[in-house]
Amino acid sequence: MKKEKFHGYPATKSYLNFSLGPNTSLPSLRLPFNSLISTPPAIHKHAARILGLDSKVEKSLLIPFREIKVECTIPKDDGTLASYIGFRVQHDNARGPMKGGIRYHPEVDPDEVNALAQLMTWKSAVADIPYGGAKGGIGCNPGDLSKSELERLTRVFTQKIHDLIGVHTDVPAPDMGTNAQTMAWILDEYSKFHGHSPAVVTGKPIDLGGSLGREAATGRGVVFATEALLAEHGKSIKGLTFAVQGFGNVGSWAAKIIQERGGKVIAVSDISGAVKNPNGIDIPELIRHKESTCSLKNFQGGDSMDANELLVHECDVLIPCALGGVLNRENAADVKAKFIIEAANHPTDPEADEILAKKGVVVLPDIYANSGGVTVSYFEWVQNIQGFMWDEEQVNKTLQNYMTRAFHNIKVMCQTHDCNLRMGAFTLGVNRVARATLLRGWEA
Ligand SMILES: NC(=O)C1=CN([C@@H]2O[C@H](COP(=O)(O)OP(=O)(O)OC[C@H]3O[C@@H](n4cnc5c(N)ncnc54)[C@H](OP(=O)(O)O)[C@@H]3O)[C@@H](O)[C@H]2O)C=CC1
Ligand SMILES: O=C(O)CCC(=O)C(=O)O
Repeated sequence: MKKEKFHGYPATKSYLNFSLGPNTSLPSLRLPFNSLISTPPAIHKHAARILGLDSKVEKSLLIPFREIKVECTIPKDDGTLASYIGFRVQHDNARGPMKGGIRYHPEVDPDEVNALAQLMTWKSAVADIPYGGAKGGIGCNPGDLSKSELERLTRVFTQKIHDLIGVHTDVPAPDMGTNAQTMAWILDEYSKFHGHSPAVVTGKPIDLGGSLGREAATGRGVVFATEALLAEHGKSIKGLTFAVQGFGNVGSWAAKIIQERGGKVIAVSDISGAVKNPNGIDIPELIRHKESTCSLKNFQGGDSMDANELLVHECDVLIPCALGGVLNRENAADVKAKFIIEAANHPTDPEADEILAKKGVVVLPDIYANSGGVTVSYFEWVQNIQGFMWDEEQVNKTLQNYMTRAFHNIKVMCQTHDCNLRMGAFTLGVNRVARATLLRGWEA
């Protein structure tokens, strides 16, 4: 039984029909905290306990609004058929339309998409943008598909989900293995059914209504977040050493901007391997090399290194910008960095989190550190709806304001609840979503 509220998108979890108990008043905010649980559901639960949420509200926040699984069969270039499974999990819409990327990767599975969708809910709330959370993906290796095969796959996926996404319902964006071109195909296919709708996806090409600054936004936001954290510790990017795992959209932009601000990027990796240079890698040169060879291999401006070794390389700041779970009990004890900036989603598993905390390593959590992407996606959506384009300076300046404000709000939660940055960010996000949920209420 659904109800329509707030500009036409359906109310969250209206199928859960329970009465509110005595603890379901707006959450109180003063309870001690010391634990380090960090898988998304577990940490969400812990944040809910800290906030004193009623267990039924907590349960409601955990259950996804809708899980979509579709079969996508396409003809390959050689005429044979290939079938893939596409997912879209819409986690929560209490604060606004659901928002999140679409990932093309062989390891995409329903559990992962589910966890990532939930992270998007808290991330949008931490950034204080009027969105809920969603995530999608197709289990495929985009590197094995031609451009026309990728286009067919994206169009078939869009045909299967077009009725369930929309400007005020669920707005996809790029993630690992997808980019502005992928969004252009989704926009085109969606528009065949619903008329021209640029705001149905973000991270689009500029020519189709994309925002200036969106391509760099996640990496730029990572740098703003890093600056905010380092300032707390009396440090700045200038003169510090950085190791960056992943050299795609997020990693390459983060590395480039760090270097522009005087940081020394001494190690970078991708799937093909890693490169190191204790004097600092020339990042624009490495970007040119990667663009021309699609790999970091044979780069002349440094020595090659085992990709796994990058995570335990001597450096001040480690920035994982690739897959989830890369920091785990196998390698956490060997990490040398003093700061970890989670540019990737969920790069640190719970055991690693605990080991790193014992070592005194400061971890800046994903739901804040990489929120620059979804924040500028929001600016793109606003520009599309307004029909008015911002200049890049306005985008970057407004992003910096959002990142600085969010860091301050996380610190307030850390002080209020005597907790680390991850739990500070989760209590901030969960609290905002809980407030919106409770204010909207449940109808019988
Ligand atoms: N794009 C965005 O706006 C946002 C992305 N994120 C997160 O950031 C992370 C990166 O996303 P994005 O940059 O968009 O993705 P891309 O697909 O653009 O880049 C991913 C990079 O990771 C590398 N990589 C993959 N596996 C490994 C590995 N085992 N070791 C080292 N490098 C590896 C890839 O190597 P290769 O180049 O060789 O393929 C590639 O360089 C993801 O976790 C994503 O969810 C979070 C917020 C927003
Ligand atoms: O830009 C967006 O809407 C979402 C980006 C994303 O998927 C993420 O932040 O993990």
